Amino acid sequence: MSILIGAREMRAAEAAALAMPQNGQGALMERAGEAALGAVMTNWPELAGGQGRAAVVLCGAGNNGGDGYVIARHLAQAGWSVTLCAAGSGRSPPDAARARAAWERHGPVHPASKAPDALPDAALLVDAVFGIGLSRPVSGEMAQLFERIAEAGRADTFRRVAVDIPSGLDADSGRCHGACLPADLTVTFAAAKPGHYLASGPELSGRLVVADIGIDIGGAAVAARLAGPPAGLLKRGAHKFDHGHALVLAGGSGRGGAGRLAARAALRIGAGLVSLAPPPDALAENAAQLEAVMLRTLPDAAALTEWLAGDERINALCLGPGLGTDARAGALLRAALDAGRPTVLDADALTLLSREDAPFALLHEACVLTPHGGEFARLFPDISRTLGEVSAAPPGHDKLSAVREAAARAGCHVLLKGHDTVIAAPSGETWLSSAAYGRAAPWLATAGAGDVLAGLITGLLARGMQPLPAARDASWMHVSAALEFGPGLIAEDLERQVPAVLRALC
Ligand SMILES: NC(=O)C1=CN([C@@H]2O[C@H](COP(=O)(O)OP(=O)(O)OC[C@H]3O[C@@H](n4cnc5c(N)ncnc54)[C@H](OP(=O)(O)O)[C@@H]3O)[C@@H](O)[C@H]2O)[C@@H](O)CC1
Ligand SMILES: Nc1ncnc2c1ncn2[C@@H]1O[C@H](COP(=O)(O)OP(=O)(O)O)[C@@H](O)[C@H]1O
Ligand SMILES: [K+]
Repeated sequence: MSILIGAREMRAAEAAALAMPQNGQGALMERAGEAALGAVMTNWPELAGGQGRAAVVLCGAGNNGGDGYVIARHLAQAGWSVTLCAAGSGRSPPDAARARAAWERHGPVHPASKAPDALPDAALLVDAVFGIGLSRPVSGEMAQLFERIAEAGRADTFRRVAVDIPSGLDADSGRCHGACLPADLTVTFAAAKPGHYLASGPELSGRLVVADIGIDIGGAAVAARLAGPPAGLLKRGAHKFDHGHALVLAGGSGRGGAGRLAARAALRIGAGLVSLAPPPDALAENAAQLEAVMLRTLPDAAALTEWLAGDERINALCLGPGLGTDARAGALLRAALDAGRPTVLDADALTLLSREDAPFALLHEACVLTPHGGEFARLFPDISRTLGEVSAAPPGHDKLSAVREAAARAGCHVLLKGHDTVIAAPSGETWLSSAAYGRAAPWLATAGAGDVLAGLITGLLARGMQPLPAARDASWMHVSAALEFGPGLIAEDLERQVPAVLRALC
């Protein structure tokens, strides 16, 4: 299982590692530099044996710069022509100063302003300016330098490797602080940082390699866990009723598509039975389009209360996709929440909830809210504003903290969508379901994809999963289904990929 560790925790783990005899005298930094260079050569085998090739190594004054001096020394020893430029001033920590002194036996240290002129002849740029020690926005001459280098990089003549994290990227929020150096490859140490996955992190990091350099992170607090392939989703024996009965509440005639997408997804992911409940005027429309999904009209909230009271087997509800925001929908929302069963609230249900005077008093712990950014802003305006701000000093306001705060406030589970979907429980447990790096699926951002996700979560709730794993595993399945189909995907295609994704989990 992959974990994400924030900057503060990582610095504490590094400090503890440094105190151990095997890591002293710059040994840890030596391993960091060697690991980064090893990843470069593995990723770009054409650069191995660089006799006669040129590299530009840009080093900051801190330990990230120290890693850069180690890399420069090894490149020079391998026959590379290295232009080493020092960016930033200030007293270097002891290991970085030692690494610089070792480099100075191989070559000179140039001012940072020389870097752009050396780039046209270079095959490799090593960004070792700032790592997890970024403490304020990049500004002034440094920002101008970053912009010139980023511009040169767009010409794509040299490979760009970032040591630990692209300089200027906040390791906690994934936001660019002032100015950033984009990379094609980022080599980080011990564990990925939230900033590699959140917001602009994936785009700026290029490819991501996590190198083990002997830092023990066993005791470090985890910022979030990365969702991976679910275990135990395949059905084993049993009757259909043992896999639960999901109920999707649908809206009126002409807007039934979203509810049908959710209902079919719930069935595909393995709910034993799925019922769709539109108002009477939408019966014919839905009957014409559904087969395995059962249909039952629901004129009003009283009918829902009566149905649920008489049928304990309905064990998961989904409200929102195509539900509408009229009086019937508002009353259904309250009646559904009163029933206290596992419930997914999406789309229109979130809009209805945000119109309530005390929305969170209506919710219970088995609810899962699945907002996109706009819906999140309506429900949690103050938290959402902090997400949009770039704070004066890192740590920036990050999506993990924002969703955790929202879940605590709402007293239920919250899933905030995006390529960096974050899921948090009221207990504070937080997962990140990523659609980046090897799982990038930008074509998933298509109308109706969110309705399918709501249905997948509902289906897993019906199968008896707890809300947090249900939301996490559904998100992973959702991205996997999109990857299975590829570009050109429309929402209707998603549930049809679920069987292939399930088969691959065998
Ligand atoms: N500890 C270890 O043993 C190991 C650490 N390792 C490596 O160390 C990295 C962390 O090192 P770190 O803590 O020294 O911080 P780092 O990222 O170099 O930045 C600090 C420097 O940047 C400066 N600065 C910051 N923001 C700035 C701004 N906006 N604009 C201008 N300047 C700014 C800041 O200046 P100051 O704030 O002090 O004025 C200071 O000089 C980590 O990412 C990993 O690569 C590995 O070798 C494994 C072993
Ligand atoms: N860049 C992206 N890469 C992958 N998935 C994305 C990206 N942007 C959005 N998504 C996903 O697309 C879905 C869109 O859902 P939503 O915004 O609710 O749309 P709709 O209401 O039309 O269904 C969400 O599951 C979200 O996580
Ligand atoms: K860096």
